[in-house]
Amino acid sequence: MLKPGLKSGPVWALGAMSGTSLDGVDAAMVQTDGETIFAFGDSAYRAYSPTEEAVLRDALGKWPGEVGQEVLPLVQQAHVDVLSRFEGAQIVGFHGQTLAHDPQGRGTHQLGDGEALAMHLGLPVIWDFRSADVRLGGEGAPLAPFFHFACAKWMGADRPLAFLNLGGVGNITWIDPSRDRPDQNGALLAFDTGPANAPINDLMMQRRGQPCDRDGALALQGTVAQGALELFLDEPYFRKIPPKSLDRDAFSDLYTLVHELSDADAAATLTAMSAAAVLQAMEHCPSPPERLLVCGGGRKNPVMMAMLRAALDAVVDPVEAVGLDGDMLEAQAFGHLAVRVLRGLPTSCPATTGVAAAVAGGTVSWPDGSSR
Ligand SMILES: Nc1ncnc2c1ncn2[C@@H]1O[C@H](COP(=O)(O)OP(=O)(O)OP(=O)(O)O)[C@@H](O)[C@H]1O
Ligand SMILES: CC(=O)N[C@H]1[C@@H]2OC[C@@H](O2)[C@@H](O)[C@@H]1O[C@H](C)C(=O)O
Repeated sequence: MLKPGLKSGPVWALGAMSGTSLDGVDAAMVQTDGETIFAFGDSAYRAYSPTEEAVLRDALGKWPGEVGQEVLPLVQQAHVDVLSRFEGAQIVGFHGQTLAHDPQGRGTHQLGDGEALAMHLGLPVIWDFRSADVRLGGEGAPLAPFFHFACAKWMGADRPLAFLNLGGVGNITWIDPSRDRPDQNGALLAFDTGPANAPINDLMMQRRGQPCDRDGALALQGTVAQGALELFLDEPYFRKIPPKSLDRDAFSDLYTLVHELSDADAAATLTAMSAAAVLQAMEHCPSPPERLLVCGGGRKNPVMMAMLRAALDAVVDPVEAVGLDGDMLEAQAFGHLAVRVLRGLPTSCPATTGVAAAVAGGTVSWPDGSSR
């Protein structure tokens, strides 16, 4: 039985997301009934230390049973550190750390123990958001689109628009805000665009021992290798009809294309590849979005943003232009989705993950140790 406050009406949900770029855990409060956003609240960030990041990097591609014993406690502690800073949360949406994603094969793996977290925090924790979708034939990603739909309503959008998340991987959500519900036919189309920051981060780590190309400073000094860019765009993924999703390192073979290049030219070329992948994505949208609202760390890379603006026939703005927080959108998304799971509302549908029918994924764990 749900407590009366959780059954209906707005709930303060605390969402936590640790993304594929392995930089740390974002956490943010959102007041929502799972459909309408009522308010946004506090947020916090807990960076992974270089040592922690190296441990996670080493665990990438691993499935349950293959992961070293030190990895789960690391992920749990990072979440406890950041989630303990909040007051007033009624439920928690806990994404976990994606280590591997192979929806047509072994499934999808988000490391994290929601049961332990619920007992520790004394709050209901909703987690394992992606598995049910994958079991039912979906991609299990992206899942933020149902939240993007709520954001479009929150900002009063009346024309088709798109949210673009530039994290480790990029994903886009095309939205027709005239529809009433996100799972209604024609309301959404969503899919992963291609690599975004992950290859740039990997390059920076290998060549410079730095976590990212801050402000695109290195890419700015380089020249894009057109030949490498064209070979990259030959990748069949770009012509595949969505929904479709990617593992963090799905295209890692293609980065041999930049091996011979100078550091600056390689950074410029990888940045251009991420932007070009977004241009390819436009072909799949039901109608060209007039406006692209960009969230995720890539929006802070001026070279990436300039390349997008040059390539796209759309207004390209960071989500801050409409009053949203581009660093916290995904954390807020998993707070919002947590309320949907709790209330049995769908979190994905054929147009967002390719799942056969709308599905409410996620496990609910209670502070007494029980789960459903
Ligand atoms: N000032 C900046 N200049 C260039 N790149 C930046 C800057 N700030 C952040 N980034 C990039 O953004 C990344 C973090 O993005 P974000 O937090 O959106 O990723 P994520 O949530 O881990 O990924 P995903 O959405 O794929 O799960 C950093 O690793 C870095 O590559
Ligand atoms: C399997 C997985 O964790 N996928 C992430 C990743 O990071 C970006 C992109 O690839 C997206 O598909 C997804 O995250 C966002 C939050 C989503 O599910 O909407």
